[in-house]
Amino acid sequence: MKPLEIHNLTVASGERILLSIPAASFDEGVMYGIVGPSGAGKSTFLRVLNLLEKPRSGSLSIWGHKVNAAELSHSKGVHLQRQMAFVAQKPAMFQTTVFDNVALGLSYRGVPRSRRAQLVRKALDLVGLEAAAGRKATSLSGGEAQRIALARALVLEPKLLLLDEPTSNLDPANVAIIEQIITRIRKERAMTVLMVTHHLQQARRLSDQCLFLHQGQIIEQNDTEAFFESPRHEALQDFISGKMVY
Ligand SMILES: Nc1ncnc2c1ncn2[C@@H]1O[C@H](COP(=O)(O)OP(=O)(O)OP(=O)(O)O)[C@@H](O)[C@H]1O
Repeated sequence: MKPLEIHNLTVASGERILLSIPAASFDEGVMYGIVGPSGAGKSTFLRVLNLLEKPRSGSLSIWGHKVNAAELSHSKGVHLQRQMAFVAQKPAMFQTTVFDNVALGLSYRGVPRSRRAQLVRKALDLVGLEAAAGRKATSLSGGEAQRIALARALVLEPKLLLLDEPTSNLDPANVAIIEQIITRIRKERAMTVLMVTHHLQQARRLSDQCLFLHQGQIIEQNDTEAFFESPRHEALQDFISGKMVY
């Protein structure tokens, strides 16, 4: 059973088609890098998967459980959403402690207090911020906040992790820290990861496979090495070589 399959998915705004994916599937334990020019629909894609955006048509199958576009909303999709976790490009910190920020999702899921404490400490340890548990989350630096956002996602032990530009706006040291965390958790857990990134070298370093999203369509998908070394589509060749692609 695949963690995620997509069938005839379209997202539109008025007459404009923002995303059109006839078919795609994602395997267990594989990390996918999603790249493409600005406005290609990368964030829209992750937002649909995370039930934040309703598609016009199509369906998703998550571990074989098929959900049609009409059902892809928060109220009907909660059981699906609980299998995944999403880290936004600019994660918002709630005005409480770091500990409570990480614990929040567990509280919603009804995890008992003592178990919550155990899981939160483990997640904070994973991102190297156990000492920050009592700090106000809004006082964190950008890099620390991004690590806490990762901890907040990982504490839920998702089967599917969706990352939307997890290191944008971070300095190289923090980029390296986040990348190390992602690499480490992938060794420890059989999680499927979909990561949107603007950094081609980051996609190359971290991903097993890469997808090129262009004008709302996946026009190329391949093993990472082949994706970069022998791109088939001309737009991807241009994109990789740094030419402007619209
Ligand atoms: N809710 C919306 N209503 C109308 N248009 C939208 C909406 N959300 C996104 N768009 C448009 O859809 C297109 C895809 O946007 P999206 O943010 O998914 O692109 P992206 O590939 O993530 O871009 P970037 O790399 O710049 O973040 C853009 O042209 C954007 O303006």
